[in-house]
Amino acid sequence: MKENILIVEDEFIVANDLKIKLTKAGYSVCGIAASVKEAEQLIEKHKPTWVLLDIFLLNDSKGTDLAPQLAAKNIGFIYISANTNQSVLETAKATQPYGFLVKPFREKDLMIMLDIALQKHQYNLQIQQQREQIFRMQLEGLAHLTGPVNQKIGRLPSIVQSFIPFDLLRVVLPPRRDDDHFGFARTGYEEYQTYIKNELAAICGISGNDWTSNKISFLELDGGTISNGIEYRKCLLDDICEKRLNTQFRLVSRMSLNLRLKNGDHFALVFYSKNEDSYTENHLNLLRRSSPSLESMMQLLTDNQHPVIAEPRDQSARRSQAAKVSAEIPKFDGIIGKSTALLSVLDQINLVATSPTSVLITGESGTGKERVAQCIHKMSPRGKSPLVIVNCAALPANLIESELFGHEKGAFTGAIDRRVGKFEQASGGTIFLDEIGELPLDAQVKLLRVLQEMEFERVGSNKSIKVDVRVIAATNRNLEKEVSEGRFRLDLYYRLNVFPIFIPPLRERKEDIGILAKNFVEKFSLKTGRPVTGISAAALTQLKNYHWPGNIRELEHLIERQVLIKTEGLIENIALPQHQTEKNNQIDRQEGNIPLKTMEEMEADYIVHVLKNCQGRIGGPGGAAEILGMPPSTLHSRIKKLGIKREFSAD
Ligand SMILES: Nc1ncnc2c1ncn2[C@@H]1O[C@H](COP(=O)(O)OP(=O)(O)OP(=O)(O)O)[C@@H](O)[C@H]1O
Repeated sequence: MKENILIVEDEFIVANDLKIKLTKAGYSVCGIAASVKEAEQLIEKHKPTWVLLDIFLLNDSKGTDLAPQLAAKNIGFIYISANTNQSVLETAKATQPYGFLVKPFREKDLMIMLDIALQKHQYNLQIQQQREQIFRMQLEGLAHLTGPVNQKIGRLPSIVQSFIPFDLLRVVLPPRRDDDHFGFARTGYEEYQTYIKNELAAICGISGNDWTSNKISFLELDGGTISNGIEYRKCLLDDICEKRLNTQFRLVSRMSLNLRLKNGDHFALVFYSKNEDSYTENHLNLLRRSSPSLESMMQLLTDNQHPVIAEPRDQSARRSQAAKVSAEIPKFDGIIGKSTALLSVLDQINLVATSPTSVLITGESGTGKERVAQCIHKMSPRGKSPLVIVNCAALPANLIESELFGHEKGAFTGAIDRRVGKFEQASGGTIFLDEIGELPLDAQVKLLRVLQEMEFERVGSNKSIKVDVRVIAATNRNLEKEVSEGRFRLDLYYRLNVFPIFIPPLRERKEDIGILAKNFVEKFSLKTGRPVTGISAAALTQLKNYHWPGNIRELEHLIERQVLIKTEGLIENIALPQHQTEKNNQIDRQEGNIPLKTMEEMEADYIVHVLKNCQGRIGGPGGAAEILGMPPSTLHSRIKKLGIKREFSAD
């Protein structure tokens, strides 16, 4: 007998029909619930392994509200709903389902989706178990390391970070100990500022009594708590320590767990994050399941005769250590930055790289999607096999199939030779489908089939070719919106969106601008042989005040130009692109100030002008490519290279 499924659906006829189909296919259906409340009771009673979940249910309850409970219990679920408007899809997506079927659907589609979902769930559970085992082994290994205790405890944050993300971690030990508190604040990738004893209280200006009562509140806590969003803000109202920590570190969510040493004394782990809704029951459950390892690690560390960090430390040395943040993180080949937003992208890369899971990278043009894809590939076990990059926007409509899957000699006019397609070229490695949102609907159908079966035929052949390819896709479009407006297939979206990574625009991570700019100065002064030494503080402020529509690509090009103009010394004044606002240009024109533009800026302006006149159409008769006298694929790559925003082009 296959999985035990619960159907949560308020239309009885639909639910019953589903039950008949599932039973016929060999599944066991343990019940039908019409509301979230009924579902909760049936879950308690029958312990289903899977749930088919409608979104709008009886008594105004919603399937999306049941989803977090299912995730916490490791019960896989697929949505079945007739509603695909954007906000419903976004809420559904946030709950990380295994699939979404739009009613009415064919029996065959349901069975295929269930089959894929079951495989994926099984795989995820295995990975989760392996990861938990690694977590426990690393914790236990920590206590048994040789060397001073402060060195061992200093490795704790790096171990924990890959399993439970945090920006500040507090370890609260029984108050009578000399070393009754550690804090670790994240300052970079695998870089932490360590606080011992009451240092954290001191930098936040918290008095001794308030600090002690805050620590005791965690030690007396029963079990674990998660405080995201409003819950976290409520904690700030009646606890001055929490408020000060929040101000100092700009935190927005918290999770804590109380654990016990052998002698009955309690200790607590308190995690804080700068990201909203960072913590889930899954995190807390992982900690609970790992509590024997956490307790024995803490036991061995606290059994030590010496206070944990005994020697008075040189504050200035410690400060300079924290300030020394290398620009490039060797593990993430060429990715630069240390903003919280970028660090959480790096954590996700680290998490997904070693598995064969499909990844969907989203973000504005120039934010580094391709860079991230390359990094995932290099860090994966396929790193030495090929990474084949396909720019879906530049594929000529009539040749998409042959580009992706290849063709036989004579398959169509012009097919003078056999051609190996991109999927075959990527065999054993990774295929990066860039600009996936630009793929026409009929090509999406074919791609979906290949992604499901990893099997295809070359155009003009009926012999199936099987490949083993990892898929990474990227887009700067809002795919949920594309789905709701019928331009992107929902089933393909779910197939690709197994592990989503969003890269925030540069204007939302201004902390990275300085470090990136300095790095680009170094790179281009080396490349051109011009001894440009850096950027002045005033110029840096200029950069930080600009809104970077072309993101990192725009910053890189801008610095390259500055190095060419400046030729040596410090860049003190930066000529920022004039197309920042139409208003600026109008004023300039009125006042007779003709802004000095580079050739590239003028080219970009001209392409935008032509695109506007063609309503953004690139290909076809009267399209921008024809007017500019270049093939559409060349125009697409010029648009990309010059950082022209997508909104100017429609195809
Ligand atoms: N974190 C980073 N550190 C250093 N360089 C970066 C970083 N992110 C991006 N870059 C550089 O910025 C440029 C643009 O990056 P990339 O091509 O990966 O962006 P993209 O999001 O794929 O753009 P598009 O959507 O237009 O395809 C590249 O030269 C890349 O090397």
